Amino acid sequence: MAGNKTLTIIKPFAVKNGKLGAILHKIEESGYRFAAIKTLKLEKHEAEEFYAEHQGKPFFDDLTDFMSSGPITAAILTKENAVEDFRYLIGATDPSEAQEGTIRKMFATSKTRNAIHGSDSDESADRECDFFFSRRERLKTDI
Ligand SMILES: Nc1ncnc2c1ncn2[C@@H]1O[C@H](COP(=O)(O)OP(=O)(O)OP(=O)(O)O)[C@@H](O)[C@H]1O
Repeated sequence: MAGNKTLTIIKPFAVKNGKLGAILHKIEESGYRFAAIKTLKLEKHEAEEFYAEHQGKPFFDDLTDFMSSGPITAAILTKENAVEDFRYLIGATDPSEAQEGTIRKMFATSKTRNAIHGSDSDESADRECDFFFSRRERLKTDI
């Protein structure tokens, strides 16, 4: 059975340009609830760890430079079928391919500056929630 949580990151640029509130509002009105949320800045080596599966790809350095370039907001979201539904809500990785009404269509400016991340599986969601939130923070939210 599909899990009821996913991990999102509102990426640099979207946060810097004052789009955080609008994106969080869109997420909430789409039926997600915020179980935990924090704003922080990743070190380059932390961005490399988070995106380790892409190590060696041509865009890896640009991606991890970008993800460590400024504040991000990470959140644990809950809803039934959270991972799959959230991937649909955020839209395609490349905003020029994203459908109308998706968060990337509305807020992304390029394939790198694509505004938002969503876990791609329940296993990734578990790993990513552990990456950003301590056991104590997660226990407090009953997740
Ligand atoms: N071909 C590419 N050229 C440039 N950047 C890319 C490319 N493929 C992926 N990326 C960047 O790497 C990130 C991670 O890639 P991934 O394939 O996991 O896409 P995603 O799951 O849609 O994005 P995210 O993991 O950020 O939610 C993308 O968000 C994008 O910014």
